[in-house]
Amino acid sequence: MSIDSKQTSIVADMSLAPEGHLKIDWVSAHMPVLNRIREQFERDQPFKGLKVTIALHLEAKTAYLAKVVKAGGAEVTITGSNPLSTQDDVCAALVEDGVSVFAKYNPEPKEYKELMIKALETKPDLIIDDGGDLVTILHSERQDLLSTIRGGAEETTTGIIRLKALEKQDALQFPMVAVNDAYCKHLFDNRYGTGQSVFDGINRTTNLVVAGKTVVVVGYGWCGKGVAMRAKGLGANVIVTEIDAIKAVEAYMDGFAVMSMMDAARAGDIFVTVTGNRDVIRGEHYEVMKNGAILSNAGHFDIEVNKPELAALSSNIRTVRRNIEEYQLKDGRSIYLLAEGRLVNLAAGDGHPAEIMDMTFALQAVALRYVNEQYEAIGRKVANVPYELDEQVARLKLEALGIAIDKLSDEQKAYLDSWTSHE
Ligand SMILES: NC(=O)c1ccc[n+]([C@@H]2O[C@H](COP(=O)([O-])OP(=O)(O)OC[C@H]3O[C@@H](n4cnc5c(N)ncnc54)[C@H](O)[C@@H]3O)[C@@H](O)[C@H]2O)c1
Ligand SMILES: N[C@@H](CCSC[C@H]1O[C@@H](n2cnc3c(=O)[nH]cnc32)[C@H](O)[C@@H]1O)C(=O)O
Repeated sequence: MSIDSKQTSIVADMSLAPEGHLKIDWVSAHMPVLNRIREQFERDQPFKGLKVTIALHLEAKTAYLAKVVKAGGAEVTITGSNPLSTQDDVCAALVEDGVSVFAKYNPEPKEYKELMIKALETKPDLIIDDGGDLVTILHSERQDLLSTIRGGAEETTTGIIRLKALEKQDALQFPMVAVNDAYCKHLFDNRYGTGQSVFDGINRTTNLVVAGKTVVVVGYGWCGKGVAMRAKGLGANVIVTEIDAIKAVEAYMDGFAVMSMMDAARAGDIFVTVTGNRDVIRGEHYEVMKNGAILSNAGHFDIEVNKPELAALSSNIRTVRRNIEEYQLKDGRSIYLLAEGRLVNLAAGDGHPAEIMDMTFALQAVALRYVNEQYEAIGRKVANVPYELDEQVARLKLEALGIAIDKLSDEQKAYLDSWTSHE
């Protein structure tokens, strides 16, 4: 581990910086919307004199977001949001770019938390969180760090569920903007981003064929829809499992087989959990799985696939390839778990494509500006990204793609606003 000269960063190895710079340059060339926001920030300096702490999967797209927030005048500190998704070369490059970094790949659980706390000890005015990790620390063991915080923005579905639980108890201490709930986030990031990056992670890790296999998608929310769609495109037979009757009907109408997890467990070759829940694949399911079944998670924590119950059925566990653990069951079968049951697209891949994170992180950037300007008016609440900002991101995306769309005429507007015109 190396500490930079001003002791404002903790990263694994500063000599990796050149590779990190190349990675950041590559993604920033494919993030036109965020580049436009960067120009606005350079001009307006919305964060001048403010400190911002970010906890996100610390790879190249995230690094570019940190640089954009810095370009807006902020002093930026960053930490990871998953022990296996931090890329050490990107961390080193960010330090050279003047961002304080407290992160390294695969730290011990205790150190992972300590790094996160160090990032908060800079006493930020604003935060960007992923899954509510920073918010949880600030509302539990480190309430002493709450006083400087004006507000923040949350990246993902599970984080917003947690924030709403805090808000309901009247315990949330500052406004948080629910970036995941913006259309330009979940419609594209959760669906097309997860759909593509999950198979990027699975395919590069296993080097096995998907066509002809049976892929079981556990949960048919925004992520599940994307994963099922891409599994079908790769030639798999797709089974969906759900606990929500409406989503189950939707999966059926979308052309997928829908069944209980117990039945799916018998049929599946590759399993992907995307529920944000716990124990969705567990002991009773392992009992009936095929020899050689492959398990992966792209939801939230590494508890969607119950690892202790899998270990209890096993006589031996060994790493057979980077990011693949073979659980050798006492009855002679083997079940393979990818990336220790952590997010397969980030722990065993590079995460979502740059063009997808372009929209997500453009929203993060404008949401941070919004909460800084409106934190007093919003109060201690979970706030939506205002529709105009969501639409602005979509318009910038269309502009970058060179796509024009139509405008309503005055007659059309009047017609749509009226309840009497029937012609
Ligand atoms: N890997 C990534 O890059 C990535 C991207 C976006 C979101 N996420 C995370 O993925 C998870 C899902 O996100 P989403 O936006 O799709 O959420 P969502 O709420 O739209 O969907 C979750 C679905 O899981 C279903 N579900 C819950 N428990 C289940 C169970 N036991 N069996 C079967 N289905 C069950 C729910 O009914 C729901 O339809 C969240 O934890 C989110 O934070 C991950
Ligand atoms: N703390 C959790 C976080 C779940 S993250 C889920 C979020 O990751 C985000 N994400 C997906 N790919 C990338 C990426 O490449 N860079 C940064 N964030 C990403 C995505 O927007 C999604 O909402 C954990 O233990 O892993």
